[in-house]
Amino acid sequence: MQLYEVLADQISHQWTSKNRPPTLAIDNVSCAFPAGKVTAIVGPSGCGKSTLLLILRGLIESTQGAIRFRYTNGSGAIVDGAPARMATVWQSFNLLPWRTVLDNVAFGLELASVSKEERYAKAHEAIKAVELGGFEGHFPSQLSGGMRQRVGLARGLVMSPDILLLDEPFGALDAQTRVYMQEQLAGLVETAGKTVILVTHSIEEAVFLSDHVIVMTARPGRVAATRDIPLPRPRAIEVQNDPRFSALFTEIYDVLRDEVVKSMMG
Ligand SMILES: Nc1ncnc2c1ncn2[C@@H]1O[C@H](COP(=O)(O)OP(=O)(O)OP(=O)(O)O)[C@@H](O)[C@H]1O
Repeated sequence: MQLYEVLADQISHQWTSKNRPPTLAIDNVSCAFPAGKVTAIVGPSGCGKSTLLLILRGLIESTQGAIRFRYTNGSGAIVDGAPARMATVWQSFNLLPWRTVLDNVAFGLELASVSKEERYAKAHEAIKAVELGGFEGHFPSQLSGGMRQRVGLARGLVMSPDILLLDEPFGALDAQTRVYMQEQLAGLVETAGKTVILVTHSIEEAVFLSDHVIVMTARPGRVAATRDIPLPRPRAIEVQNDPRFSALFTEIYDVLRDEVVKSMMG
């Protein structure tokens, strides 16, 4: 598996729609998402985090700037090249209600015309990785919110993505389930060694899960600060008691607080 680095180079994006004035969502954003590491993006509501994620995912084109992907080839040289697979886990679980857990998880592989035998084998593996073994035949309506989110995560993992993008993946969960899911995700990303890009509103979540944090300004989103998170791995939730955790939290909060105030002023 190749490990991809992602570089955003002077990205700006202006949304235009018929009945609304144009909105400059992000402005001249340059940042790096290192290979095999978890990078979190935090910023005030409406600062363009999801817009940036859509651009990174290739679902929309930025109005300015470029995204570059780089990996280390067999002879050790760093070369440009698009990743074969990217997967996104969204906050809204987007599960298909008429499909079982197994068929929801296998859905992406089905769209990619993977044989039934192979997609079910991979789906079973992903379901096991998110600890949902035994629930393969259940329908989404029979699952709790946390379980549905784990199905969402399994749906991303089953694609064996080179890059995994997570947009507020635990935003809809209650506090306890959220902590549990964060611990599960920390374990998964540590073993998978993928390039992960996480958008979150939660500074705790960003510090707990990531190796680097990018703090964005109020809209139009620019990079206000970047911080490395040198906390040891593997991480369990107890790391939040580490004085380095509180110091990093405070440092990021200090930057974010000013931006949140600006965004509330409109
Ligand atoms: N499809 C769209 N059409 C027009 N404007 C949009 C569209 N999507 C987002 N915007 C606008 O772009 C700006 C940035 O939105 P975006 O969803 O990227 O921010 P965000 O930081 O992810 O917000 P939140 O934290 O609240 O989820 C907002 O002003 C939003 O209204």
